[in-house]
Amino acid sequence: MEFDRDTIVYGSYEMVQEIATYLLERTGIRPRCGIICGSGLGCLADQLTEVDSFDYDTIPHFPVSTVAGHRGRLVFGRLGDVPVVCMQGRFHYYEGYSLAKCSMPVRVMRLVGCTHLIATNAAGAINSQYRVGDIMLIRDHINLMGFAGNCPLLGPNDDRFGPRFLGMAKAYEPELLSVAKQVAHRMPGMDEILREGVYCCVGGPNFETVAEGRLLELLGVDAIGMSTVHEIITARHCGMTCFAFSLITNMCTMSYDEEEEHCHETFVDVGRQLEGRICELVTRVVASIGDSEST
Ligand SMILES: O=P(O)(O)O[C@H]1O[C@H](CO)[C@@H](O)[C@H]1O
Ligand code: HPA
Repeated sequence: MEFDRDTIVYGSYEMVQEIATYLLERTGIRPRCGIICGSGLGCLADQLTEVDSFDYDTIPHFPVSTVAGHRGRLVFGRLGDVPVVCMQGRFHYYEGYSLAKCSMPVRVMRLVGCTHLIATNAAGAINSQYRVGDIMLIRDHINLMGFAGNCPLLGPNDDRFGPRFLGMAKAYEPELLSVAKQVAHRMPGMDEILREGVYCCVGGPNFETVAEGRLLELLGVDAIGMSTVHEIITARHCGMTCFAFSLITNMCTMSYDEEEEHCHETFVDVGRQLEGRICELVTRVVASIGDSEST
């Protein structure tokens, strides 16, 4: 099979290394954990101290963010005591980037020293028990785009990143999931909004039809979005430990009698309303990563 290297495969090891070197020469922070801020969740990066930030359009070979609620910069700093790097804005397939290009920054995170990835996103609930404003810890995902032959790891494999074939049975580290549940349990009001479920990524940018929503429910999907899965695959490929959660910003339209109320700007507002709790949850999970690495 012929691959168009420009559009399907993106980010040779040398290119990613060049980006990592560019960044490390301009910041003294040596991050242990990479954080990807989802739609409306850029507040996470605003919690950092000792910040060095880089607009995406100033970083060599970096794509640019084109979606509202994704500011478009990479922020190095400390979250509590732990050195981290945040993507304040991610890349989506529907913006016209290949999945490899969307998740190339995860490899940059790895080469600047991150051992862990925390991915966050805004998602629609398929599970009818969920409510807008819930936080769903991702236990597992369904790589629907992968079923159709699209994957960030398409093309020749570079063993310096990771193996040709990789297991995904524990893509979301059970230990971190359990830490997140424990820390959330100690936060006031979190028990009522905390869920644990299966995320599925679609290509977008259109939202789902009623028939598609019902199909995804049958498949065991709890929440749906247009990101995260390819980032987690890329992170696992290069040996990173992963944790992710979705902020439920809307209920998916599951019946023809319902009015569809999907509006990206409203989703971003849901993120703003929950930002205090989300920042606290991430800060506490990152602190536990810092503790586990120092012991
Ligand atoms: O996954 P994040 O980046 O949070 O964004 C979510 O919000 C957008 C739809 O409103 C889509 O891009 C979807 O994936
Ligand atoms: N569907 C797909 N992606 C989304 C949704 C949704 O309902 N909400 C936020 N991102």
